[in-house]
Amino acid sequence: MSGQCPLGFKGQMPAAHPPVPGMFRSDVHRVSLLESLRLDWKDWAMFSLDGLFVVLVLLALAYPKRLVFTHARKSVPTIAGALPLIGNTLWILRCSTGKDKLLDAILREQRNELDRADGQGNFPLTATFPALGGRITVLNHPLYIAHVQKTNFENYVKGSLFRNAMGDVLGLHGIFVADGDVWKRQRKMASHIFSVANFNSHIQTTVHHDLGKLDKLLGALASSGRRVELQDLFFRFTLDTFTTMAFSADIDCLPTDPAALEKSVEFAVAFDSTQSIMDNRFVDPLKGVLEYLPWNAQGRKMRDSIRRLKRFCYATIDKRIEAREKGTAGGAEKGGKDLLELFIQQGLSREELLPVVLNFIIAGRDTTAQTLAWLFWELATKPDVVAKLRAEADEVLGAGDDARPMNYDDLKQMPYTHATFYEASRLHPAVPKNVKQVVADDVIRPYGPGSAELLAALPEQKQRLPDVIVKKGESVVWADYAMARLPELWGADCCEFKPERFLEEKDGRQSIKTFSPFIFHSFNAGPRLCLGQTLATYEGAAVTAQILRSFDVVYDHEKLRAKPPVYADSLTHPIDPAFVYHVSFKPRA
Ligand code: HEM
Repeated sequence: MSGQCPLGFKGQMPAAHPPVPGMFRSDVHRVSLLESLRLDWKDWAMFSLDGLFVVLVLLALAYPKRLVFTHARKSVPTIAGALPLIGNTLWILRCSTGKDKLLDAILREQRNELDRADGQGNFPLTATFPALGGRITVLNHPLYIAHVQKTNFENYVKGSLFRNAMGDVLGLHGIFVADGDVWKRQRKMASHIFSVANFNSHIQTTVHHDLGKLDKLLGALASSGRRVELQDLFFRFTLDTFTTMAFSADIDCLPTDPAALEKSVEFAVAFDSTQSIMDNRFVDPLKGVLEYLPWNAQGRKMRDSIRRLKRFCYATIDKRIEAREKGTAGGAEKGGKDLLELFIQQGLSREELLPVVLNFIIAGRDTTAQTLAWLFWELATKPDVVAKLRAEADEVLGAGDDARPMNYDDLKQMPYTHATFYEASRLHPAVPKNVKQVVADDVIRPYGPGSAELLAALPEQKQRLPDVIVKKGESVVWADYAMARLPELWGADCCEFKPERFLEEKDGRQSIKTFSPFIFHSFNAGPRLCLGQTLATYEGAAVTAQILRSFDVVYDHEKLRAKPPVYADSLTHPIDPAFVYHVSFKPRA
C-alpha cells in the first residue's frame, strides 16, 4: 500500500498501519465503501419484506376488490366476498374444490343482489379471479343474452377458453369447441340429419326399435322386482339410440336382460370422467398444467379415459370406412341419412371424424338422459301430472295390447307430454351454465335496437338494466339453472314443476306455448341454437309415454325425502352419482 502521508512521511507504509481517511487511491476507497454497505442475509430479507409490503399496500389500494391487473368495473356489482388483489379467487376455489356448488353460488349471489334495494337490485354481476380472462360478467337476463348471442354474435366466441379446456377430448374442430367457418361448416352438414323426412323415417324407426327393447327390459325388471338406477337406464337408452341414429352402430348398451345391467358401459364411464375434469378446467387455471405431472392422478385418469374414448370411436369409424370400401354399407348409411356418412361424404379423414363422433355423442346422449332422470324424479311426488300424462298417452297411442309406440307426428297431439319435457328442461337445464370469450371491447346494451319484442314478452320488471362494459379477453357467463329460479323471469312459482306454464289454448285446443328462445333458454338461442331440440323432445316424450302407459314406477319415498338427488358440477347436468335414486317397476295398476 502506498500514498501521500498528510504528515509528510515518505516511503512504504507499514502493513499494520491503521487506515488514514482521504489518503488512499480511488479503487481502494471504492472497496472500503462497498464493504461498509455489506448486509447479512437477515438484513436483506427484512429489506425485501419491507419493500414487498409497501408494493402490496400500494397494489391493494389500487385493486381494492379485484384481481390485480384487472380493469375496474364500477357500473356492475361485484360478487360478495371479493378481496384486494385476489378478487373472488376464494369464492371460485370453494366452488372448484366442491366446497360449494357453483350453480347454487351463482343463484345465491343473484338472489341477494336482486333482493337488495326492495327488489330493484341488478341483474348483471361481476367477479375477478385468475381464470376466464381474469374477469367474468354474469348476464342472467334474456336482454343481455340476446346481445351476446344475436346482436353482436361474432364478438362472443368459444375461443381459447374452450380449446384449452376441451380440445384434447372434443377436438379443436368439434362443433362444441369451434368458431367461425369451421363451426359453420359442421353445423350446416349436421343439420341435414335433423330434417323432417329423416325424423319420419330413420330417427323414428330407431326410437321405436329402442322403445321395444326398453319395454322388454322393464317387463323383466317388473317380474324380478329388481331395483335400478334410473339415470343409468336413460343414459343407456339415449346412447344406444343415438349411436344407431347417427352412426348406424349398434353398441348394444341397452340390454333386454336385467342381469346385463350389472356391467357398466366402458365408453360411458370414460366419457363421464372426462366431462367433470373438462368442466373443472374452466375455473381452475392450474388444473390443465398439473394434469401433465406424471404423478397427478387426475391427469392419468384423463389420459386413460381419452384413450378409451378414441378406441371406441375409431372402432365405429373404421368399421364404416371398411364397409364403404367393401361396398357392404347399407340402410341409413347408404341413403346418406346418418351423420357419419354425411361427414365422410364431405371428405373428412379418419382423424377429423373422431371429434365429430364425440361431440355428437355428448349432445345426443347426456342431455336427454339427464333431463329424463330429473323429470321422473319430479314425477315421484306429482301423481296428478302422471295421471294427465297417462290420459294423453292412452288417448293418442291407445291403451293395453293395442297401444303403439309414439311417432314423431304424435308430438303435436300430445301437448301435455311435450310441456312436461320442456318444464323438466327449464327447471333442470341439461346445459346449466355457459361461457363465452369477449373478442373486442364492447358495451352490452340491453335496450338496444331489436329489444322491444323481447321486452314485451317478459314479465314487467322493476329494474332498469344498466349497460355493461366488457373488455377483450374477459368472459361473459350465464346460468340457465339460476335464471329458471328467478321470479323476475318466471313468476312467483318459478321453482315449482308445472308443465302448465308451457300450455295455452289455441283454436279451442290445448297446444304448446312458445317462448322466445332467449327466455326459455335451455336449448340455447341465436345462430347456435341447439340442433337437437326436436329430437330430444320427441325422444324424451316417447320414453315418458312408453314407461308410464305400461308401468308404475315404484320410488322409495322415504329415501328420496331423506336424500333427494343433487346435481354434480359438470359440463352438463347429471345427478351426482352419490345421490342417484333407484326405482323398481310394476305392471301398471
Ligand atoms: C334436453 C336436451 C337438450 C338440451 C337441453 C340441449 C341444449 C343445448 C344447448 C344449451 C346448446 C348450446 C351449447 C353451447 O353452445 O355450448 C346446445 C347445442 C347443441 N345441441 Fe343440444 N341440447 C339437447 C339435446 C340435444 C340432442 C339430442 C342433440 C342431438 C345431437 C343436440 C345437438 C346439439 C348440437 C349439435 C349443438 C351445437 C350447436 C352449435 O353450436 O351450433 N342437443 N344444445
